[in-house]
Amino acid sequence: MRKVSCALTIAGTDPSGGAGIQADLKTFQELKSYGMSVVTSVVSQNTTGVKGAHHLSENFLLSQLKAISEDMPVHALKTGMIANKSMMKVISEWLGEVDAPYVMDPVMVAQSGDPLIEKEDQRYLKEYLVPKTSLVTPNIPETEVLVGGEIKTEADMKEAAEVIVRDLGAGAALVKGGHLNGRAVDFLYDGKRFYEFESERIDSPNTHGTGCTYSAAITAYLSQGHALPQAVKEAKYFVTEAIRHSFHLGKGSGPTNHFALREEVFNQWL
Ligand SMILES: Nc1ncnc2c1ncn2[C@@H]1O[C@H](COP(=O)(O)OP(=O)(O)O)[C@@H](O)[C@H]1O
Ligand SMILES: Cc1ncc(COP(=O)(O)O)c(N)n1
Repeated sequence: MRKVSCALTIAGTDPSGGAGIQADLKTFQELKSYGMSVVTSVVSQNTTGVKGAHHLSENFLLSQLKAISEDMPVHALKTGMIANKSMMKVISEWLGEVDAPYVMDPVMVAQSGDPLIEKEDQRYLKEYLVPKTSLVTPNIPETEVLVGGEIKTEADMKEAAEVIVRDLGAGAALVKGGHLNGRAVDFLYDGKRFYEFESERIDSPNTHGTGCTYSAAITAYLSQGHALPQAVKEAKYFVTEAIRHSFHLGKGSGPTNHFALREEVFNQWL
């Protein structure tokens, strides 16, 4: 029987297709993992911003989670937007039912600046979920919320990654430097050593969904059994090419190109 690697995302939606569940499923598919999804919130948004959000009830969230764990294999999972404390609690308790690497993208605001999580509930990400992760992938503003201090330099990023693992109990931390000036560098700390992942900064306004796409790619590679540093290395390449070949769609920050690695795309656009 053919074996397939199964990856699950637990996140909010993006009808414009660049971020959230939609970006995650496209990424899983592109990287040849079988994609599954549990919706936390149905979000009305596009490239210009968030218009509204409908948060699912705790019971219905749990019903979806159980539908997966009672029936389907999960080889790796990620979480994205989790809008409030009660949903975080449900997911935290349900995580006891799965034995798979867990990647948390601690989504707080959309690229447009609109909040995706209730501010007073941000701290519960730390309490309920961070200690259960294999990896947390904060950008700079999210790192500042998690560690409670300003991040201005690459040295600050490394120090914060250490704090997230040592003091907050994450399995590993990948602090992403997309919001700093200069090279696009991310630092991974796995409790033992640092790894650095660098790419040139691509001059593109189309970065809607980069964080979702990156963490989904890491999850896909983990579902296939790659070790964490290798999974991040390959995912960094994937997200960099997705930004390089991004689409000028919509009136705001356009989406990345989830099929940028396909040979025909290179032939067509390089
Ligand atoms: N303009 C860019 N050129 C190249 N890489 C980028 C660019 N912007 C972001 N990245 C990379 O995309 C990934 C997502 O980063 P970041 O923007 O920090 O996260 P988020 O989307 O969660 O805000 C990181 O690997 C970051 O280094
Ligand atoms: C449902 C949902 N989840 C996450 C993001 C953040 O996207 P980005 O990767 O651009 O920070 C988003 N805009 N919508």
